[in-house]
Amino acid sequence: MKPRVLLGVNVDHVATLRQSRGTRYPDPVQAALLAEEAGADGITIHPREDRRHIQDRDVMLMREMLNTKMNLEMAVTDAMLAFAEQVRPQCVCLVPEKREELTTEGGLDVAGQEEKVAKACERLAAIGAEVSLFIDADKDQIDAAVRCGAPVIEIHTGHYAEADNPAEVDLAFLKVADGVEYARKKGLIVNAGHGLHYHNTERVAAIPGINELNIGHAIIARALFTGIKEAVRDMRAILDRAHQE
Ligand SMILES: CC(=O)[C@@H](O)[C@H](O)COP(=O)(O)O
Ligand SMILES: NCC(=O)COP(=O)(O)O
Repeated sequence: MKPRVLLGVNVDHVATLRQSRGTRYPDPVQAALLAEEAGADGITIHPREDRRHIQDRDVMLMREMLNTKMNLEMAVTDAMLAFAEQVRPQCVCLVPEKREELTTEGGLDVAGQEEKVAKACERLAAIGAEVSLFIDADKDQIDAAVRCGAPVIEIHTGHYAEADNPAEVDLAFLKVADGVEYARKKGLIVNAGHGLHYHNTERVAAIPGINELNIGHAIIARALFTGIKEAVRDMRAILDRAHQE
């Protein structure tokens, strides 16, 4: 029996709407709790260095209030590592960040900065956090993640999500699927995320060996029209349907 694929709901873009006017609403903390009620297995938040959406206050409150688990996404910097040591989340996902980017554009270059990433993994493991590395489905990046001591990787599905035509989509999908298989053989727990929505997720969720999908923007967008609980339930149903395949 294939294990159930976990759903991590990223609530960053509830905070994007709040920050657009500097109001107290909508509150990503409220969204996170409702998402958990609707079946989210965890909540992902990404306090970027420029704090364009998630604020430290959101992180601290969620750390106290979440009933599932917090997956704290962060850049590999001393400041963010110190913040993680203060927050002590269950999970930390190390991601690349460029101030000028609209959203995450690619995977973390672990192979190009192994010593720095390995030290970060060590620091985070010391506070009991499960560390994942957000990487492209490249074998050299997967090998570097193993050498850095990360128990988990999250494969960047942005290239698959943004592919323009069916041939490109298939190529990008096969790269993700091959990456999952390769990483599993290396003993890694394999998650995936970025750009997944209601029409491209089932195929990824059906990849043998996928542990968890982290999905945010599409769920929050749908929630504008259906409410967040229904939006989460709809995505949960897609993962469950893939699980039965
Ligand atoms: C790493 C990733 O793909 C997302 O989890 C990340 O949070 C995207 O950044 P924004 O949420 O700022 O779009
Ligand atoms: N790590 C991916 C994530 O948390 C959500 O990405 P997206 O669904 O907002 O693109």
